[in-house]
Amino acid sequence: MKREHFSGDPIPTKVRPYQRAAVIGAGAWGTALAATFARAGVDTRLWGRDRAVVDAINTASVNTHYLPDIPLPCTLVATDDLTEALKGAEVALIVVPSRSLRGVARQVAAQAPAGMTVAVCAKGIEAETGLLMAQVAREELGDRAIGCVSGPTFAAETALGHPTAATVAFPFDYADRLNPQQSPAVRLALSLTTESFRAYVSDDLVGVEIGGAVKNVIAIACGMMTGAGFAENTRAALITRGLDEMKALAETLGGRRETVTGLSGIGDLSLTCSSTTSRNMALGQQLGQGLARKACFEGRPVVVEGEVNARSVTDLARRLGVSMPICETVRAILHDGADLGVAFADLWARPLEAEPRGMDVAFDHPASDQEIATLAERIS
Ligand SMILES: NC(=O)C1=CN([C@@H]2O[C@H](COP(=O)(O)OP(=O)(O)OC[C@H]3O[C@@H](n4cnc5c(N)ncnc54)[C@H](OP(=O)(O)O)[C@@H]3O)[C@@H](O)[C@H]2O)C=CC1
Ligand SMILES: O=C(CO)COP(=O)(O)O
Repeated sequence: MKREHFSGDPIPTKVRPYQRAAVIGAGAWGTALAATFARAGVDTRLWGRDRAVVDAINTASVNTHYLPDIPLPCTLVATDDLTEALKGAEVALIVVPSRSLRGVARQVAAQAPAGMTVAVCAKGIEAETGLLMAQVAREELGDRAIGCVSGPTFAAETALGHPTAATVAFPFDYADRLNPQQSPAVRLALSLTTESFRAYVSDDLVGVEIGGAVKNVIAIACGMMTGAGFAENTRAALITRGLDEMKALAETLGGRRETVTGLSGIGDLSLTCSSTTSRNMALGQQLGQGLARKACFEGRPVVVEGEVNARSVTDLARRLGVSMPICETVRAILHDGADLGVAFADLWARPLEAEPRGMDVAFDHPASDQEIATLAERIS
């Protein structure tokens, strides 16, 4: 398929896009990314373990389970054979939930062509190790270019061709700095570029990945307070203070502050905290309305990354001495049996602090226990 060029794109024309890609994971986001590659003219194999999904993509160009009614490019080929998916691939995107990433990366490692670039697209932190997704992939896939794709991207909208932007992040080594046109980040960004999908390049892999992991936890908090009947003031406060938590964790791990203000940080945080299209926001909202966890999503199994990651994010933050009170509140409610109303009332009644962090002031909140209990009642 002919590759089109897009005016105004500052990526130098000398860049050689990838010719052959594998997308590992045929859920909503894997399918949307595979469709994006295919639309950009990249020869793409989408691997899924569910034979019915694979057959539907190959025969009817639709992922009946994860993106029903959204037409996919007819050039997109799906397979349930991992060897076939990876054969000749210059780049692979791994797009499975964070808790499955290590196992899938291990399977990929056994068959990956030498020199194949890998980008992880799961958003989270591994529970057992506290590692970011690209760090997990590195442990399994060894010495090759490993990065991520992240940003404010609801899969269905991307698959429908709505204008979407995301960040492609890889660490830039010496060779990449000398010749950025040949860097994996730039090549992958160009390979994903279509008239509606716009990719930005970053060398701050840690900063980008922390954004994706933390925003899901904050979205659960926003959903909880929305479900409990509160509105825009509360949501804006949670988004803004959530961004502060994201920034503190990213900077402590060596990420950059500016990255947090980009697509993978505030971009994804604001998207996910604004709509119940987000599974994280939707879970929070149902819990805030008083539903039991097992009744949420009408009992269907749904990937809600912020749920497991409330624990892994706060475990990591505690280890590093980073204060993340909103994430701690979500963790307490989801994992430690805290009452939702009491936990949020306690969050609001913490000692007052300075903004931004760093000024050495903290002073007691003047509310009485009775006043805090009254707020807790209102939230519940
Ligand atoms: N959906 C979105 O809008 C976006 C999602 N993401 C991130 O992408 C990741 C995946 O999410 P998403 O695609 O939405 O999830 P979905 O629930 O839509 O799909 C998950 C996919 O992963 C597969 N899978 C799960 N575990 C394994 C395993 N052990 N081995 C092989 N395949 C497995 C599932 O297969 P099966 O169907 O057989 O269970 C399914 O195809 C998450 O980290 C999410 O945060 C990022 C940006 C946007
Ligand atoms: O990461 C996403 C959008 O960028 C998808 O969000 P949810 O997982 O909450 O649906």
